[in-house]
This record gives sequence, C-alpha cells and structure tokens, in this order.
Amino acid sequence: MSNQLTPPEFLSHLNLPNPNDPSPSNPHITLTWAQSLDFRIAGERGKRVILSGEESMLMTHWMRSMHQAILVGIGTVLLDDPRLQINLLPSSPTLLPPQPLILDPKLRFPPTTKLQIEWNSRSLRPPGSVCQPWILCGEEVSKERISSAEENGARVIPISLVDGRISPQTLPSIMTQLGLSSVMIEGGSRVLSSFLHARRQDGSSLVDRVVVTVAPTFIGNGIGVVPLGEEESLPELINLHTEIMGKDAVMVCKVR
Ligand SMILES: NC(=O)C1=CN([C@@H]2O[C@H](COP(=O)(O)OP(=O)(O)OC[C@H]3O[C@@H](n4cnc5c(N)ncnc54)[C@H](OP(=O)(O)O)[C@@H]3O)[C@@H](O)[C@H]2O)C=CC1
Ligand SMILES: Nc1nc(O)c(N)c(N[C@@H]2O[C@H](COP(=O)(O)O)[C@@H](O)[C@H]2O)n1
Repeated sequence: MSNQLTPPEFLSHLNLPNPNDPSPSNPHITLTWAQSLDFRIAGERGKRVILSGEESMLMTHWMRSMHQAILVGIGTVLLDDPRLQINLLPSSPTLLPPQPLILDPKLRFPPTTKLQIEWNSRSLRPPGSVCQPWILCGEEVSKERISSAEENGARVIPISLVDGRISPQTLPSIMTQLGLSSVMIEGGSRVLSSFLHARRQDGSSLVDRVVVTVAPTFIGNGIGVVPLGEEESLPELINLHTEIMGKDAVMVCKVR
C-alpha cells in the first residue's frame, strides 16, 4: 500500500467529467492496458503476465479510483480472475473502488470468481470497499441462468446483442441508465480491439482517452493487444503526455 495521497498529476490529461455531475450526456470512456515491447498483453494461452512495475501498477489503481466503473470481458475474468479493486491505495473513506462491469453475452460468469466471492463476503470488509459484480449479457440468455447468477450474488443486466456481442456503441446509453458517468476499460484483447475500432455516429472515436503502460520486456508467444488480424485499421493516436514511471513508460493519448 502507498503513502502517496493523491493521484499522479499527469492523470489530469484524462479529462474526466466532474464526479458531481451525475449524468453527463456522454459518459467518459478510458481504454487502458499494459503491454510488452512486442505488442503483447499476456503470455501463451492467455497466461497472465505482470508487466507493470510497482509505480505504474499503483498509477493503474489511482485510475481505477478516478472512474465510476471498470469494465473487462468475460475472457479476462476466466483467464485472470481479477479483483478490479484499489487495494494498492491508502485506505480512505473518500477513495472508492469502481463498479465492475463484465461483458458476458452468454453469461458464462462463474460463482467461483474473486469478484463474486469478495462481494459475498463483504460483511467482513470495510463498508463500501467491495462492489457487486454487474454482468451485461444477451437478452437470449435463459431466465434460469440469469436467476442462478443472481442467486449467486451478481446483478445481471440483459441487453440486445449485435452479432453476438455487446456493441460498444450501446455502452454509453447503458451507462447512463445505470447512473455511471465514466468507465475504465481494462481489456482483454477482444474487448480492446472492438472499442479501439468503435466510432460514434458522427465518426469520432467512442473512446475518450487511451492510457498505455509499456514495459521494457518481450513476451514472445502470447496474446496481442488486439487479436491477430485485427491490427489493420487501428486508429491513429495523438499523444498528450508520456510519463516515465520506474522502468515503464505510460502514455496518455487521444484517438483521432
Ligand atoms: N496486460 C493487460 O493490461 C491486460 C491483459 N489482459 C489479458 O487479456 C486476455 C483476455 O483477452 P480475451 O481472451 O480477448 O478476452 P476479453 O476479456 O477481451 O473477453 C472477450 C469476450 O468478451 C465478450 N464480449 C462481449 N462483448 C464484446 C465486445 N464488444 N467485444 C469483444 N468481446 C466482447 C465475448 O464473450 P463470448 O465469447 O462469451 O461471447 C468475448 O469472447 C487474458 O490473457 C488477460 O491476461 C486482460 C486485461 C488487461
Ligand atoms: N496495469 C496492468 N498491468 C499489468 O501488468 C497487468 N497484467 C494488468 N492486468 C489487469 O489487471 C487485472 C488483474 O489485477 P487485479 O487482480 O484486478 O488487481 C487483470 O485482469 C487485467 O485487467 N494491468
């Protein structure tokens, strides 16, 4: 746990909405990941790799605390079993963890995840320090499957799918309905790709900011930032700031 009491200054480049504005017209979307020098975010068969050093990992937890929600795909839940908390930050009643949102069209979310187990044992933890996992699934998922996930303690939000996926373009309106004004999307590869490619109706990027931690290491065989074949037509990034944090370079960018 850190003694630093405020977020790194350069995160002001995220340009997040005022937390006192409960419903901005466009919820803010930050896309973030940590990668190796050879464009990988995980090892062979998706094995989790710790790429971020101490300083940049702490920065990631500050970013989590600055957003109202944190989103990952079900692939990341199944492979990494993340906690999505802010446990590296000093404990303070004003620093709250973001609301976890899982993109899970078929509702594969198992009750054995850390997200679920930690929520179900929340009475043992400081009030407000753990959030209920909220799962966005397809409307086609059976009532029985939804009831079972809810009985296990998750909140399930069925929505209509586009080509079997939760369309990135539907996320802003879902967030507005849920009362969430900002989201930090952490991955994995398929989710990063679909949001990097996503455009609003006016042609602008759906993503407001991209924050990439580049670690000075090669992974070799592993999972790319985007899946093989999806590197084409990736958007142009405009660098707003690069911060050296320990061994890593952290880049804050806008998408053109
Ligand atoms: N280094 C880093 O910063 C990070 C690394 N990772 C790594 O990423 C890997 C996981 O990536 P990956 O396997 O691609 O899984 P993802 O976490 O990207 O989840 C992909 C799944 O999410 C569902 N989904 C719903 N809507 C969408 C959408 N719009 N776009 C894409 N997917 C959608 C689909 O589920 P379904 O198939 O059921 O329909 C899809 O298969 C792990 O190895 C993990 O370690 C993850 C996060 C950060
Ligand atoms: N910032 C960052 N650096 C790395 O090196 C990583 N491997 C990740 N991965 C993300 O963090 C999740 C796991 O951490 P928690 O258990 O939630 O603290 C993992 O699922 C990825 O989303 N991130």
